[in-house]
Amino acid sequence: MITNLHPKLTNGLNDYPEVNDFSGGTLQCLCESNKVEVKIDAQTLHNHACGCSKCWKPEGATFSLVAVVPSEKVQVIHNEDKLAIVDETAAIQRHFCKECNAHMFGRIENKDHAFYGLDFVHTELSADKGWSAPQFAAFVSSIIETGTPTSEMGDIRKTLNDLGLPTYDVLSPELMDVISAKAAELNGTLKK
Ligand SMILES: N[C@@H](CCC(=O)N[C@@H](CSCO)C(=O)NCC(=O)O)C(=O)O
Repeated sequence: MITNLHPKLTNGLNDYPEVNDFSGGTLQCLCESNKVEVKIDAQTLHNHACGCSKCWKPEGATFSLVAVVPSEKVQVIHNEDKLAIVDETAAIQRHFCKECNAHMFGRIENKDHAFYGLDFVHTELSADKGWSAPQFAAFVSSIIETGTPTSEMGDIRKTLNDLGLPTYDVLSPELMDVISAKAAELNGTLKK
């Protein structure tokens, strides 16, 4: 297996010493100076490896590591003027640093979206230890869209499974249920 899944997955999940009462920390962009800083006043949820083409990945990585946190707990505290939105038409408005390209947070502005109220963040941009560990791998088949040969997919899924990350080609069943429940709520068919 030569594929670089993600530098933070090289040592298994040892780079994610999740701490039970962890209450947040600060993300910093990759600039040498005048870093964009984002303060998060909560533990993250649903941390996962994401193979989609839109989520930010460090140089050379096949997967992104991305988690969610309530938007109200996310605050830009330094150099906000360096941020811009990758794609204003996307469901997730990814705010990235115009100098180093790191995505600092992704916000959902559509109130009818199942994940409205949550921001997507990459806790590898934080020096603080205790963030939630990745729990699954999502959008795995999507890595083919960014150049992974189909012949490598079996090995990649096995490596992720061996790390303890179940693999899905969309999001986890739990999150897909949330998406479908929102759709049912909007069309009036939701039963609890
Ligand atoms: N095959 C596509 C999938 C893109 C996609 O749907 N990405 C998800 C990932 S979010 C984090 O797991 C998504 O919800 N995107 C919404 C958005 O980007 O606004 C591809 O690879 O591009």
